[in-house]
Amino acid sequence: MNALEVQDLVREYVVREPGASRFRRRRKVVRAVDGLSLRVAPGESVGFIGANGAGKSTTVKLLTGILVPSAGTVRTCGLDPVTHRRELARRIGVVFGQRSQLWWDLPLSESFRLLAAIHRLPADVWRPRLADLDERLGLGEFLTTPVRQLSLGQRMRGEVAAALLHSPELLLLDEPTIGLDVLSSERLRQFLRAERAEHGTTLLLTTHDMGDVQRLCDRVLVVDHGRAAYDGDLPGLVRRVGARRVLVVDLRDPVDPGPVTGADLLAVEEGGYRRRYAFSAEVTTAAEVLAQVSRSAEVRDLSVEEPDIADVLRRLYAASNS
Ligand SMILES: Nc1ncnc2c1ncn2[C@@H]1O[C@H](COP(=O)(O)OP(=O)(O)OP(=O)(O)O)[C@@H](O)[C@H]1O
Repeated sequence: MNALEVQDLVREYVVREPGASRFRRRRKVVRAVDGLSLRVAPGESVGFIGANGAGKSTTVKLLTGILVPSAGTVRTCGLDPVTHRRELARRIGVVFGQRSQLWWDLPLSESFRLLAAIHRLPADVWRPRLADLDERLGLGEFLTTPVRQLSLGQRMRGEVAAALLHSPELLLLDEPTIGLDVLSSERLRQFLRAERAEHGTTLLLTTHDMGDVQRLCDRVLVVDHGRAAYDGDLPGLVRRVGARRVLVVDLRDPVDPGPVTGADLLAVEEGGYRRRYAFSAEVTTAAEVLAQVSRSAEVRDLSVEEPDIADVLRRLYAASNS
């Protein structure tokens, strides 16, 4: 049985046209999801990406039964999420980066107690589970703090723990790292990777952050106007759109190593000590660019920057519209 099975899914919203008169309201139908089909096997980790308004959040809401499809079928953990919403709630966890499932005025620990009661988890199941989540997510320092007083990073750790308290087989995350600083995002990703490795949890996450996809996902699904535009791995997507990676080198001295075959010098920064070279995986490798630079300059430090999601999407959409 697939963790997710979606066939020819359609979801329309009826919206009022702006400026229409109060008496003769004109209505417009927006097709947020337009014939989407996808399958996700148990244990997979899928990055669900697309531009603003592409239909990601609507799809996640359809997968959880919050929204009813206009047409097509959805099976989440083998269940129809609309007719089996309660049963499904015991088998999936959901994190919406911008919406909370915690009780705002209560200490965080009380939310876990309430969730344990909702899921009917015996104390000898949820207490050790919470202790484990606490240890790995570092909740201890703010367990007694009312949720409304938590920082965004603390709250997100709380949200993720809440979504996983009942050890769901599938975790759906909508923008889990939105607004988090680099360290908090990295910590959350590390935790999710460990959770998946230990429990075989299936992950589906929507994100605008390439770091989430790189660190967490072995598959990428791109949605464009509610339709699948790409399904495969990240290197394949980057190759397909011809997006370029960037090798950043910090030099011992601000010298010009001269032209580098297969790469373009994008910028010289930090008074000549830092140089940025863009290259395409089709043409050369980071190691080859580095070797060429090293021939005439001493490299002190280096990093490779992946293309960002916005750039990849722009290229993919441009290619499919041409
Ligand atoms: N409740 C709603 N009523 C009317 N239209 C909606 C509603 N929710 C979403 N839409 C429209 O449906 C389309 C898809 O929106 P959705 O929020 O699913 O996209 P998204 O890919 O999640 O975007 P984002 O990255 O901005 O969160 C958009 O055109 C949006 O304006």
